[in-house]
Amino acid sequence: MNNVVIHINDTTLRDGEQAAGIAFNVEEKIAIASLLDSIGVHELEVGIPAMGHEEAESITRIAKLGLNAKLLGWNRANLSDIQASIDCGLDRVHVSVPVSDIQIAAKFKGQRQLVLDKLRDAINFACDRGLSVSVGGEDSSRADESFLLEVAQSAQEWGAFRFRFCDTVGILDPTTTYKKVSHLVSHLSIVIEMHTHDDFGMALANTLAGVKAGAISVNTTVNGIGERAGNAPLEEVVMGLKYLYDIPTGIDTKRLVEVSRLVSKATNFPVLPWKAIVGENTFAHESGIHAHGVLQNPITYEPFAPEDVGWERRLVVGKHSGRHLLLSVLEQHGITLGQAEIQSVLDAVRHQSVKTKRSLTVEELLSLVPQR
Ligand SMILES: CC(=O)SCCNC(=O)CCNC(=O)[C@H](O)C(C)(C)COP(=O)(O)OP(=O)(O)OC[C@H]1O[C@@H](n2cnc3c(N)ncnc32)[C@H](O)[C@@H]1OP(=O)(O)O
Ligand SMILES: O=C(O)CCC(=O)C(=O)O
Repeated sequence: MNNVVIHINDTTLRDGEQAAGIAFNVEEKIAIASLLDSIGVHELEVGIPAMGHEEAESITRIAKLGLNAKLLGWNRANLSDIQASIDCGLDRVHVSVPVSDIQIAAKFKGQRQLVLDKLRDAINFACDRGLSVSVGGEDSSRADESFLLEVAQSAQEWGAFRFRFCDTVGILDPTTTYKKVSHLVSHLSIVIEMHTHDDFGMALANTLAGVKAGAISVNTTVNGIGERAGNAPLEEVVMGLKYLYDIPTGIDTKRLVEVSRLVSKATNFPVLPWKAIVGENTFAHESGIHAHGVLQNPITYEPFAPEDVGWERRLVVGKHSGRHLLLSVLEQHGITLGQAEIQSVLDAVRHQSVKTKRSLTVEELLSLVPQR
């Protein structure tokens, strides 16, 4: 994996927004695009121009911002969709075609040839107008492998610069992903992009397996938002590449929490405290054994430093805390206790934590300390 450069194509503004109940307004789309650009995300799938109205307006306004990130519009294999992308000022388009027989039956009269015909027409239309064309195989994971390869090779031959492998309903595991993506990589010269869903909690693992297999572009969404169970989270992919595969992305990871907060606010959905990388508990330690370890050396219970993603470490006192953490917190407030006293404070902490069903504030803890 040495010297591999992985391209992050974030689709928060397209697949992310497709999550049921999420609808960004124009200003929110602009703010999210600008922040993602400023932390160094390489490419942004900014939306679906064919939707028209506010969607087209926000894409047009994003296109005028002069961002460093490349901008991509999502299209069906329809000439009118591609024209809508051009009208928004985009010069890079993504054309999606269904590739599994399940999808082809529902959308293209069960005719594989119609998939190829519509794709060829769409690519030709876009290329004739000077656009860069990326192609997506919707439901690649359930497609007949030889037809999937035929579509991808045809896309390459007709002028596409990239083929997106989509695990549309999130049914792959990393081993199967690796096999399927390796097969494509070995037969194509254009870039393969991973697009995974989290229906079985495999989105990150399958994205990384795809990278291991030779995909060099990946789709992400901030906080993992997206259709049904969501997509591979930007923050997890970037940190996974960095720490599990030693692949830097050039993205300013110190601002990942800031990005997560902006998107959470715009979606109106909170981030769960235990959400990997950006959840507020990711660097919080309450349990006695953990806190004791962290007080000696933080790497005992942290995979990387909180500052790396814009968090701070928090040591909180609650039901599971032990003497070492309690003594350390009290010491910071100039309080020293004897062994007998500390045990009785610990008992009181446990009782109060169960009663209030949370950890204690510092004031609550201090109120439990016997006055001298
Ligand atoms: C896996 C994915 O995430 S794919 C992306 C899905 N995203 C979205 O659907 C969000 C945005 N979508 C929309 O705003 C609307 O669905 C629009 C504007 C794209 C289309 O709206 P409508 O014209 O009302 O059609 P509707 O959504 O009901 O049906 C989809 C149509 O697209 C067709 N279609 C679906 N996929 C493709 C494709 N890849 N290429 C060409 N046509 C396609 C369907 O067969 C259907 O065609 P029909 O109207 O001739 O029967
Ligand atoms: O880009 C495509 O082809 C489809 C992408 C997608 O959202 C999916 O397959 O889940």
